[in-house]
Amino acid sequence: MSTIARPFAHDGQTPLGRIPVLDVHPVVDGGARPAKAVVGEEFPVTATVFREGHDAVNATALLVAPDGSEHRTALECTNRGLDAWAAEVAAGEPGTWSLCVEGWSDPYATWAHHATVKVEAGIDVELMLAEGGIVLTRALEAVADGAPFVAAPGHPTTEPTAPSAAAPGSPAPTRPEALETVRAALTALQDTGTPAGERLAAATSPAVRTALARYPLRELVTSSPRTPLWVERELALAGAWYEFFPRSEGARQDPETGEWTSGTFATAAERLPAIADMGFDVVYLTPIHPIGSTHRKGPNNTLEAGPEDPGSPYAIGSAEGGHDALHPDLGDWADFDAFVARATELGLEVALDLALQCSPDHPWVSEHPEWFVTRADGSIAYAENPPKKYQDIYPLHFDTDPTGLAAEIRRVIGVWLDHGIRIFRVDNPHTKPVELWQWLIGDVRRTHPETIWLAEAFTRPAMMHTLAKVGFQQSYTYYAWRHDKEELTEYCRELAGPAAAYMRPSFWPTTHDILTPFMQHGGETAHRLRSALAATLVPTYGIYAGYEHCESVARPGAEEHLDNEKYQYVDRRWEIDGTPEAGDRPDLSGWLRMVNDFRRAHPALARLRNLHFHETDHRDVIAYSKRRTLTDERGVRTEDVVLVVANLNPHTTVEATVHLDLPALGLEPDSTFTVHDAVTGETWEWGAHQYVRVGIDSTPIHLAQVLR
Ligand SMILES: O=P(O)(O)O[C@H]1O[C@H](CO)[C@@H](O[C@H]2O[C@H](CO)[C@@H](O)[C@H](O)[C@H]2O)[C@H](O)[C@H]1O
Repeated sequence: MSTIARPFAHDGQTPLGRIPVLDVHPVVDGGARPAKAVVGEEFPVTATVFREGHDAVNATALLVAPDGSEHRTALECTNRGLDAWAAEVAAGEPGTWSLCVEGWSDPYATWAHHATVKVEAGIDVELMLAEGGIVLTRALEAVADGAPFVAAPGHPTTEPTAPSAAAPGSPAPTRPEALETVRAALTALQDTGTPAGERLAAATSPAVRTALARYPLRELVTSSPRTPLWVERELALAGAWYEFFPRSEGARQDPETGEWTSGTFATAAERLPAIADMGFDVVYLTPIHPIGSTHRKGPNNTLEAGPEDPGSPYAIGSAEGGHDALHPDLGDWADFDAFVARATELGLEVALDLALQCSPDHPWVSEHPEWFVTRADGSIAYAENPPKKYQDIYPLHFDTDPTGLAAEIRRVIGVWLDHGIRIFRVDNPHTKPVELWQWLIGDVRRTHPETIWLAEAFTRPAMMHTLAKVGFQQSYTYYAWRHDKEELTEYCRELAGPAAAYMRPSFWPTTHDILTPFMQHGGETAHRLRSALAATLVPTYGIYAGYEHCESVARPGAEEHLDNEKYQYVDRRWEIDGTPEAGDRPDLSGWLRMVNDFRRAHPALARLRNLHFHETDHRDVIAYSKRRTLTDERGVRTEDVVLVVANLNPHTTVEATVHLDLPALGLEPDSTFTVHDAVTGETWEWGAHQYVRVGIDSTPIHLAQVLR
């Protein structure tokens, strides 16, 4: 909307305003849903901005903070022919912000351009200089009263912005300095004793342009609609996750009787130091609630459980309670709280599984039959996620009593929030109504905005994207099934492209449900490769316990682990790792520590939108980089640049030439540069067309820092 009232009728159209501002990004579903960023995350704002005639137009990104404060960043015209404008911006605190782009008429730039042309040609010289006096007098008022523009992240405050271009590299002037500069220019301009050329030069000097880039004189300001932007904590975008089944951690089998004793929160807590030591940020627990006995599953997904079989933890609910209760074998609330406290002490956050489904023994089944669909014969159909069948659980039906059920789910979430849980991994959210998630996440966000929701929605793109748009901070992805260079490149480009405005991918090489043939047959090399790729292609990745040991034997006919701990206890005997007793059992804990250390040392890896692929001449060799500019408290800027080169074939060593896009690494074309590889610990001199040898007889991947 224009700041001045326009008298024009619109015949049902939305008024355009005085200066057209179109195609603004990031805007999600026309502004109906929020774009997302984490605190300090650099993201591009782009728009098409133009005007009639030949006067100068300019554009500004406006971010409005939750407290109403306004933060403006100059957009730069990136393609004059297409009237395309862009800037990198960042928001400084968590909360709901809004975003818009302002297009405006730039009288100083208009005058400076016309005056330069005419004075040089000797046309209307005094008239042009007199008009310059009027413009600079008005500009003085703007400098005195206007809010300063902020620096775009990674750019000096005075980055050129056409047409009121500031002098490149000049320091950002304070308001008194800018006032002094413009005042002096005005005095010089009006000094009729000086040659016209000098008067003009004084009024169009780099210093004046710099001052007016920071405190611009703006007219006909026209704003695009304000659209929402959720600014969230860093972990919403970047983190390393470790999944385990608490009951397996510390589970022991009696060698005499074969009977198992369940692990507990206390024994599971004993595993936490090792997880923290490997550098993970989040420990994700599969469900910890009472498990039903009706239709309980036995080992390897069999439909008959023995009396000692613990059942799938996803078959939630028994006489001992449902989603707000703890499995008694694991301990009581004091034990759970102690587990969370220990994790916190070690710098780990606990993520809880939220699986909205019920064992036939769940209290909701008898207390709220209306929350389930009863068939003609009086039975309730079991749940499915075709082709998978979950004979031990009933799905919830959300349409008979939607508000009652939603209120109960909200109450359950409140129980976990009260016990310190701020991350939920949501099981199969795509089998529940999207509007439920939109309401639930929004409602929780009002009181606990730091809460993070990860959608386990391995489904079609429309649903995955919509879940992200309505609030899920993170989404599982198809990464586990993307192995070739082409498919990985295409998929990651898609994830790091416009969708990054609302959907944040989480990459998992395996999970308790997923063990692809690639991982079954790729051995230790595949495990090293796929964890390092996951950890560096996107900011959030995770592994499932046992990855350290390269557990990869599949149940015949299934793409998941044999003797899966979904149905039985697994004692991994962590205590023998590193001892002769472990024999030749792989131990990737050191590898994962190295990978996570590399992530922590390189903030460029904590960003998604900065992913850049480079050409290679081998079908199995992939190369990509991430680059990020960081500014410390003193305003000193540094660049973090990471380059990854990997052989995607875990069965052979290959040689290739990598054709590096040096400007994307912040380097001059054809320059040579130093890289330090975290995997080998070696340092090399590399160039634009670099020979590499990667594979099973050395390392499948180089994780390199690009040094200036
Ligand atoms: O359906 P997905 O493949 O996305 O897997 C998730 O949801 C499943 C249902 O909750 C869950 O499946 C496991 O629990 C079921 C209920 O107890 C059981 O019938 C299945 O055999 C078992 O795999 C899966 O673990 C979860 O990640």
